[in-house]
Amino acid sequence: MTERAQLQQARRLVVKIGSALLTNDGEGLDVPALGRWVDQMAALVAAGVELVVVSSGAVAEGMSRLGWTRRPQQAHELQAAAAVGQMGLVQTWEAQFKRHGIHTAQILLTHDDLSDRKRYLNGRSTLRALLELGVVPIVNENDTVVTDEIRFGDNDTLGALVANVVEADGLIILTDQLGLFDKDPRKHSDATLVNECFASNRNLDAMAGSSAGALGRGGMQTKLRAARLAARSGAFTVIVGGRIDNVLSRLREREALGTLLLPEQGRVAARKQWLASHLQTRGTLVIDDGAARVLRQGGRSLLPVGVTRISGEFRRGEMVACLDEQGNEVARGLVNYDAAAARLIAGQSSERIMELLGFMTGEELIHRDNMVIAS
Ligand SMILES: Nc1ncnc2c1ncn2[C@@H]1O[C@H](COP(=O)(O)OP(=O)(O)O)[C@@H](O)[C@H]1O
Ligand SMILES: N[C@@H](CCC(=O)OP(=O)(O)O)C(=O)O
Repeated sequence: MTERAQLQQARRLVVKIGSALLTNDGEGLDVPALGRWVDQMAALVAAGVELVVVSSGAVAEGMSRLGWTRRPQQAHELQAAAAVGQMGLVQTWEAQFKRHGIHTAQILLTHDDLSDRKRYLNGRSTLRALLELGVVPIVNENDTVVTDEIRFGDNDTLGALVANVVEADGLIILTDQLGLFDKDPRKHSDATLVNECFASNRNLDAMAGSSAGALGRGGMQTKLRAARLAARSGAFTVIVGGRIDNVLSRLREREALGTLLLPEQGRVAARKQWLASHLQTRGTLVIDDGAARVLRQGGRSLLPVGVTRISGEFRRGEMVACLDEQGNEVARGLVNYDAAAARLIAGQSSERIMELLGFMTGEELIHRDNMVIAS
């Protein structure tokens, strides 16, 4: 199997599209191009792929709508432009996906939303719910409220973080160059395209320039950083020219377009390693023999009904250990309820969670995706 087959097998993808591409180098939204990407995305959705779009272009589209020819320096002007442009962005995405009978949803995120554990989990639940409903979330940074300290700074990083959050198989970054070259192709006519590489390869650092186009912010350096971030959760990244005819469909058909940056380890292994490396637990759940048996078999979530005792004061999203009646560790994972709520639902059927708590953030205490079984 060539590595390109990963694109054909991917079930969940994040597609990030940069400002220059989306706005025809600042001429205003390139609706026909956007329509063509949507046609290809709709085909992917029809083939069972779950898609998240990370769309830049709010500032560029806002500038165009306001008749500004130069990118403003002042934060409040940039933020005003983003607020105007975001309207155009989501309207256009919505209208294009509507042609295919696909719903879209607007998600605006700040760094705080993903670094705070509770908000991260809530954001993740919302994104997952949307994907399960067959909706295509359209994500951008919440430019109007971010301050310099909390900005992702560029949507490449945002794309990678979203890929981590939804546990995507891959991140596709559509940009104005054919891919990552061994040097900036805008400055060197002899630059050659990198076809495939491990994202962690240090030789790439010297190739990727930090300078972006007039409209974008990141350049190739942030795209490379994004690929490394995505690789942490086992996702591959493709950096590829968004103007290439049928680019998404052809990538799906394993055509060797753009630059494929690979993680060193697969998605499940990466996640398990991440969980296993979090040694500190905030509490323990003692589970009955039946629950211990199914968890040890693997691939199952922990439901409240299997929990007999709870100790420690933990918050939703923190790591807890699951012990059997003899005190042996069976698994550890990120818990869906804080300690007080967990005590109220322990030993109860999941159907009673709503009645007992007045809210529900999942029918399981620990979802199988957030759990590692003790070896
Ligand atoms: N090694 C490289 N290969 C390709 N492009 C590079 C490289 N180094 C720097 N660049 C620059 O990065 C730009 C793309 O980044 P950016 O303008 O941020 O795009 P986007 O809006 O798609 O995020 C290219 O137009 C190119 O000039
Ligand atoms: N949130 C900003 C994104 C800025 C940005 O990262 O742009 P790009 O480098 O073109 O992806 C906007 O919508 O204008």
